[in-house]
Amino acid sequence: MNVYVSNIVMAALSFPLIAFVITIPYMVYQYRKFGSIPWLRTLVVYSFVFYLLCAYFLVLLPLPEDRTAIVPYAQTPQLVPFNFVHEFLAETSFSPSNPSTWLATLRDPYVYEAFFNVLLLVPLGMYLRYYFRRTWWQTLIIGFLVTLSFETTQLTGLWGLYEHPYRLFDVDDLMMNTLGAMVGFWMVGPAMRVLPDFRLVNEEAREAGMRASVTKRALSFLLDLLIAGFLGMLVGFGLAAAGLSGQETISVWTDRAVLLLCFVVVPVVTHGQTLGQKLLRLRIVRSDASRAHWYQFLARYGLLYLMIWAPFAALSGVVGLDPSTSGEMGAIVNFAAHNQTLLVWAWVVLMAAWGVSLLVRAVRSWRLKRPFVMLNGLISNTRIMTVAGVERERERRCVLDVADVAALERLIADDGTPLAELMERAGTAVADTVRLHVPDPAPVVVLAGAGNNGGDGWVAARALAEQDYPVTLITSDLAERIKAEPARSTALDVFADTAERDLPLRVLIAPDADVLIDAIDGAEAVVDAILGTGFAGDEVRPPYAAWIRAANRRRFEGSRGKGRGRHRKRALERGRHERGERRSAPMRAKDAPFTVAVDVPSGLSAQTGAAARPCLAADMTVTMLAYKPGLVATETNRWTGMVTLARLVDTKPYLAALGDELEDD
Ligand SMILES: NC(=O)C1=CN([C@@H]2O[C@H](COP(=O)(O)OP(=O)(O)OC[C@H]3O[C@@H](n4cnc5c(N)ncnc54)[C@H](O)[C@@H]3O)[C@@H](O)[C@H]2O)[C@@H](O)CC1
Ligand SMILES: [K+]
Repeated sequence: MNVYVSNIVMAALSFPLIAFVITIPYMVYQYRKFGSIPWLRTLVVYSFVFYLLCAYFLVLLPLPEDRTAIVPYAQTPQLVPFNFVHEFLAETSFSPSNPSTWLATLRDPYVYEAFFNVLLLVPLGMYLRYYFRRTWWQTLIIGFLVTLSFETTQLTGLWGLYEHPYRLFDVDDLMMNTLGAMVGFWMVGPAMRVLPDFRLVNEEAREAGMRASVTKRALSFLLDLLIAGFLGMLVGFGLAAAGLSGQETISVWTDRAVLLLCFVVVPVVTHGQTLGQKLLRLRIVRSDASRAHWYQFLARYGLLYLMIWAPFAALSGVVGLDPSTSGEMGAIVNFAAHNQTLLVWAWVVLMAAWGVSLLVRAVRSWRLKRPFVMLNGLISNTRIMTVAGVERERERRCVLDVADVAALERLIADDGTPLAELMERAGTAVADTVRLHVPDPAPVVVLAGAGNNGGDGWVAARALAEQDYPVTLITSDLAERIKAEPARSTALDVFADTAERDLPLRVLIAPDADVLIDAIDGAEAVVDAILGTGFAGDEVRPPYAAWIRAANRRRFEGSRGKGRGRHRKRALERGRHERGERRSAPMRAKDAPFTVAVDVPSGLSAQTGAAARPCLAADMTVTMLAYKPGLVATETNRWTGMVTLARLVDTKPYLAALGDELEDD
């Protein structure tokens, strides 16, 4: 037992070293993949590394004293399965009918070693299922391979480091370890219902990763400095080889040339990325997300260099002053030389104030979730954004009026991508968004209006049903009575498909309030495909108003559970559930379903951003083809939630054609 404990202590002692070595690669990997690093993942990953360390130490330590040591019991591999059972039965006085032998059994090495062998890989099975999302047979294979790696390391005396095996290769260990991985796999199953789902954690990390956080920028800067330092070293060797190493001025200027290369030349070549930024998917752009010029990179990093270098140069100037060599500047030099302590203190205070102001701005930007802009960024009019953030910012700045979106659709259709195909892609994009946020099949309600926005909803409903999500589609009328095209033909198509392929999609036509509320109460996701760009007015007409209220009530008040339908219905009729319409934004209920608006939240004018009564509040809006003015207007994000763009096609050529067309007008 003591050996076990001392091995774990060893692991705990060596863990900080390993953590130190893996931290920067880990951060780079996470930033590249997800854009931000949730603490939960860090906890899981580092605990996993610690666990592996413990497991390997337990298997491999203690090491024999010298390389040639022969540990007698380890020389012949034990290849008889279940040998430990035979040995145990042969050597013990265990009797099932005699309870007094039970305790002794537990203390028997054969028993507790078997038990520890199972226990050893229980965590592995847990991690494999919970974090790595492996299936049972993958866990079985990985568990077996890990234990095989333990046993072969033992058999080969740490891969030849020792001349003879110093631990026993035992088939029973293989079996018990693998069993342990499977036990862990099964054990973690029930816990996964309460543990956070990492697919959602990843999704949130991706959303948060749109921001160029201070840590991410600091890390990229650190990487750049490391790269520049490395290059500087190479240049230093070069200079030494050329016999120029002693020359102070040359090395100062070569250092500056290296910095110029890393922070100005490289960004010019890569259109705004230093190597560190390239690694972390960051980019230097102008404050409006457009491409920055070479002189802006020079200004940005030149200023930073001055801000860092100048104070130190000034300090060393003051400290190095010699009053006897004072020439023309005599008086000043004399003053500085005689008040050195005072000047150095003034310098310290100034630098401390600068440091504090940096800190205050960093904390402020973190609290307010605003980007942290440094002084050199302000002066050079440059910002560091994530590559994804630049993309989004550019999309947001390319706003099309609703009429232009219609014209764009026509252009695309004329070019051979019919509207029905666009609708298919739009609905699929919405279904994909739902699947990202509700990864396992769960009830979904699709609220579909009678226009083409509703058509997108029908497509999304089918796409989700195809992935085994039980979908309830709520529509105001029979599919054949829909007037808009291609919504009508699409809805008929989906309807026929559902019956033919027996998809889990039920269609409710103009359901009464109770049925509607029950459906929404039981949903994990709600798709709002009621009204899109075709909506106009200050009031949403029935029945859609009631649908929007029901969705908002569920969002802000949570579920009331089953069996209280009449109460809910009355409350709904009295219109008490219009909190979403008030000025102050109410809190989203904890258990509210994920609500995604198709193109624009129903009730919100895509053109003006004005919210009608009522207006649906969404967690996310997937807008089609281009941003509309209403989506980027201030104060509308309480209705839209996060807005993402589904391009549907490569719109660039069409946008250019549209621009020409508009200019001709
Ligand atoms: N046109 C196309 O080819 C495509 C359209 N798409 C979708 O189609 C949408 C635009 O479709 P539509 O032009 O058919 O319009 P919408 O579906 O947005 O809205 C039209 C419907 O809203 C109703 N409506 C209007 N004002 C109302 C009010 N005050 N109260 C209650 N109901 C009201 C109308 O009676 C009509 O049934 C877009 O938002 C987008 O989601 C996408 O599928 C991409 C392709
Ligand atoms: K909508």
